[in-house]
Amino acid sequence: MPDTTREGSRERDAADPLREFRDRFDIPDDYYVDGNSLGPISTDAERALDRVVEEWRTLGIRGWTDGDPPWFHYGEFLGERLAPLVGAREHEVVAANSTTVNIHTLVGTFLDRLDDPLILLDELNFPTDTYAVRAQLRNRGYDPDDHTVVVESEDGRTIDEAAVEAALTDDVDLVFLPSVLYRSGQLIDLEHVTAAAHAHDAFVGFDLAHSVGVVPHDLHELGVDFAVWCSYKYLNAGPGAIAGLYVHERHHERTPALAGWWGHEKETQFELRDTYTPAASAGAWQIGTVPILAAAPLEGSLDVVHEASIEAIREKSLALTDYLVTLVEDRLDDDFAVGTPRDPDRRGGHVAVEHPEAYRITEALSERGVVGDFRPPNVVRICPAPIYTGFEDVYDVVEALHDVATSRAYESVEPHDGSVT
Ligand SMILES: Cc1ncc(COP(=O)(O)O)c(C=O)c1O
Ligand SMILES: Nc1ccccc1C(=O)C[C@H](N)C(=O)O
Repeated sequence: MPDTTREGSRERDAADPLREFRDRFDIPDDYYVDGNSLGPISTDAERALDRVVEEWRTLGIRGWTDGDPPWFHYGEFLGERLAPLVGAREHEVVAANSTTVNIHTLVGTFLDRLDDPLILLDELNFPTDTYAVRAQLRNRGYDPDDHTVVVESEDGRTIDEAAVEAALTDDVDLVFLPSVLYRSGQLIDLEHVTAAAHAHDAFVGFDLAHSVGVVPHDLHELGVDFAVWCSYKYLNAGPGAIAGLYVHERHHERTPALAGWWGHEKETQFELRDTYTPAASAGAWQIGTVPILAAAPLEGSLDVVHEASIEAIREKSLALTDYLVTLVEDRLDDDFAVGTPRDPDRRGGHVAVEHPEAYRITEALSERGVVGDFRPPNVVRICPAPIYTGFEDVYDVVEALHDVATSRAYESVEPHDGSVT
């Protein structure tokens, strides 16, 4: 029987090798369990941002060549530092654009060489993924309804890899799925899906927004064709921070669908030729000028992640989410349910606590200094991000859930009006 006492949580905090990393963050609330939507600022991120502001002040235009590192290569520089987190070679990763734009350019790139394409998606993905894929099909004159297969969920929470495999006929050309479902927190088996897709001669890409920085990946080894992610969640790089992408090296000869001069071969980019020669690396999928101010915080926040190590982060993440699930089941009544798989191999970094009054409970928690978020129809998402969250925090969050539910404090909250949560 696991120890579910407060004393037990304190003992686990005392033994936690990552406990000191919290001091490097400014946490805006007493309990900030929303780092899977927007991670908090660290002194490291702020220092890198301050440095480029100072370079801008003192170097002006010369920052492109004389910044340290030079801004001209900043997307590639960050790509090299991101690569170990996703298990890629350095030239397979670049920091560029936003996640949605990266989906457009990468899905578009693979579509460009397909006739009568069929793309496999899932019904639980974050909507921007579906919007972008359908738009790319429309742009090529295809009716998206006829050119997508959408794998359904049996329980409304998870996607069964066997159902993905069953939907994978030889007609499917491209599989595009999330690594971790944004609502339930299910971690999809990337190895299984990649092998199944390749067995049917389909390409496979993943949206790693909810796993990068909390779950280690092995993209190159698995042979995944491409991936995208954002860096404002577990990578704590700030609101609207530059995103990341991976393209397996065997595809580096492809021409990016959304071409721009920043993806040009670097050596000749400033010759400003009329013909477009894409870089022979993932750098080719950059489009326009790297947004230095939205990129610098990632440099600092990656220092924190590398220092902590992704393996230690994953280990603590699983311990925290396991503890959270145990407490929810132990302390809360039957109106609550856990929508996240118990199997650690199928769990990302957050937990979906389901309740019919999830929205009002999330708001009432926030009034008590516990900031998670609500995802319709019935999920309170709780993300104990391992670099700055401890076991006693998790204990307190579940106590707050218990108080809000038993006191019915949530009943004084107005119903959901559809605004940002
Ligand atoms: C899986 C997933 N993809 C993409 C996004 C967002 O993409 P963007 O940063 O382009 O808004 C999110 C969250 O907003 C997400 O959870
Ligand atoms: N980018 C945002 C801007 C505003 C509010 C939320 C977001 C999110 O990232 C939501 C997140 N992707 C989610 O999994 O719900």
